[in-house]
Amino acid sequence: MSDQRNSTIRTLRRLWPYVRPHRARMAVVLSATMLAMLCGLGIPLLTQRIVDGPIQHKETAALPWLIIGVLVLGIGEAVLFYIRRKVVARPAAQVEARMRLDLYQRLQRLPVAFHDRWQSGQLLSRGTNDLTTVRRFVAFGMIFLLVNSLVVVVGMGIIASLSPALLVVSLCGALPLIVISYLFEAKFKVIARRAQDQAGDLTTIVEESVLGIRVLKAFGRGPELTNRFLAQARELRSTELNKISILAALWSVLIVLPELSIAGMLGVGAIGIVNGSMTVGTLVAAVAVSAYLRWPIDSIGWLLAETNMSAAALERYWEVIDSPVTITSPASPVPLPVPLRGHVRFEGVRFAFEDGNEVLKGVDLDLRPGETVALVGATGSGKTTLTALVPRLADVTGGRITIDGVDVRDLSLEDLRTVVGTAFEEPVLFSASVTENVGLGVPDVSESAVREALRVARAEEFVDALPWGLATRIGEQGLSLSGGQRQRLALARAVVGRPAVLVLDDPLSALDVHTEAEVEAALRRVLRGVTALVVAHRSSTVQLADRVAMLVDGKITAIGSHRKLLEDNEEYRRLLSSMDSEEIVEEEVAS
Ligand SMILES: Nc1ncnc2c1ncn2[C@@H]1O[C@H](COP(=O)(O)OP(=O)(O)OP(=O)(O)O)[C@@H](O)[C@H]1O
Repeated sequence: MSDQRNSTIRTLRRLWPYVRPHRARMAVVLSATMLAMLCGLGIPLLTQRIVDGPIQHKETAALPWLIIGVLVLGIGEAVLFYIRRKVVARPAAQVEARMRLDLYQRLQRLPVAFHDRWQSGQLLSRGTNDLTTVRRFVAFGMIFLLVNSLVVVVGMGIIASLSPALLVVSLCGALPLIVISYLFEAKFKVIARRAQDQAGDLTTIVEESVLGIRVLKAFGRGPELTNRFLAQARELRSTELNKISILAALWSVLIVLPELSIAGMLGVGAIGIVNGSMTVGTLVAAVAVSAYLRWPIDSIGWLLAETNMSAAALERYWEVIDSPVTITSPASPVPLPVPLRGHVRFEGVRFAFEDGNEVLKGVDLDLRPGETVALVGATGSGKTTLTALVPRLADVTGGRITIDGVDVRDLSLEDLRTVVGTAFEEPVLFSASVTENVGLGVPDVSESAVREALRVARAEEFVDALPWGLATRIGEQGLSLSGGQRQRLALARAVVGRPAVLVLDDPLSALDVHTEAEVEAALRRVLRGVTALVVAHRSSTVQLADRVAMLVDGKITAIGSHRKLLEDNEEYRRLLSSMDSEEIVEEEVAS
């Protein structure tokens, strides 16, 4: 359990660099809160003076000053709490915003392998729920845990100065409370973490069902997903209820113990007054201090719960922040060769996923400058994986890929991604204008460059016909475009920086005959003059290539022109026939 507590403290301590820039404000917050609580604690002492002075001696001369004193302390407490609230808002919001920015930036830098492994809902819930929990802790939990603990100590000190006997009674209530809180903390942390993870899973289900709404509707799978959602929500609910029942048990102890100690104080105090060892004012003051300490004491359990929830939230946050960014620029990158020819070589390239699944087992392939090579292979043979290695979306686990003789890992990532343009099978558009979508990889891209890329990708005409032309907002929150239009924009995005090398994951697959023809024409122009590796899922893509390379069992087993391979290679013919209908292949062989 002490290990767990140490880990909580370690996790919370890592928050300091975020809080540090706001330390002056946080010091003001802490002092204002402490002073406010001390004002509150001062009032029972003045009450004692009033009871033992003016009331006991029926002498009212000092009464107005004492009343003014109570008023000043009361108003002081209110003003200081107001200051606390006002001052704390900004640093807490800034800590949250800074942490969210760091998380976002980390997510951008983390390799694709990380994103393959993590559910996006888990990442979303870290950036939302968890950081809100942390903000609450910075603004409230952290301050009050410190201040309330101090106030309890000061309050106990006051009771001790009033009457040591009453302190003993008070401590009889407080000590079991500390033990119970200690035991509670460990148990609560585990359950708080479980609740946060389950909330992440629930977010994933919601996100997936929103993104896949068309598929779900088309296949009538809505009810099934609703059931999955319900099951996950039930799990979360039962964890939350469990959390509440632990808290409820703690609270009942927290409420009962101070009541018992006040009852004890009244008993001991009454005996003291009767035998003359205590004044009425002392008892009134001690009971008033005890009553004042009710909230600080009651809140400690709840604040510990908040602290544990924040520690669990932070742990989840650090899990992402601490994930290693494996794909980075080298310390001293090799400058790009000038002039760049775009000669790409795969030399004994191997690639294994983290689970040990080796997909590429020594790929040798030479792409001469300016030529287009189509990559074919059975589904799941590793074509997409191979193309992802060129712009370093993942790194080879053996061998190397060179561009004009330079290992891609020796180039800076910026240079590499300027040299290599990419387009994926699924053209992802962002909720932004056409210009922003096309110019994604080129900072401060000019309108003429975007237009040129659109022209090459044969997209200019339909973009001009959009309601606001280049400024039209497309993507999820904008105008929907057809599959062919999206693909052409993705091609324009790939060529806008005039890359010397293109890697394309079949832009023709998943298109209907009409749109395929449009994109094929676009592709023909895009491929002109660049070195390109194009994954081909159908023979129409293959026919755009100068040569075709066949990937079988993690190696290139044949390379040559489409026609030659069709004539000579039985396996190639079989592969193509599985891509398209057999007649087309037979027709081609016959012609
Ligand atoms: N993150 C991963 N971890 C482990 N194996 C993976 C991972 N991603 C993909 N694979 C496996 O690697 C193999 C190659 O996948 P890849 O997508 O490169 O094939 P492909 O040839 O492009 O397939 P397709 O033609 O269907 O698009 C597949 O068997 C796939 O199941």
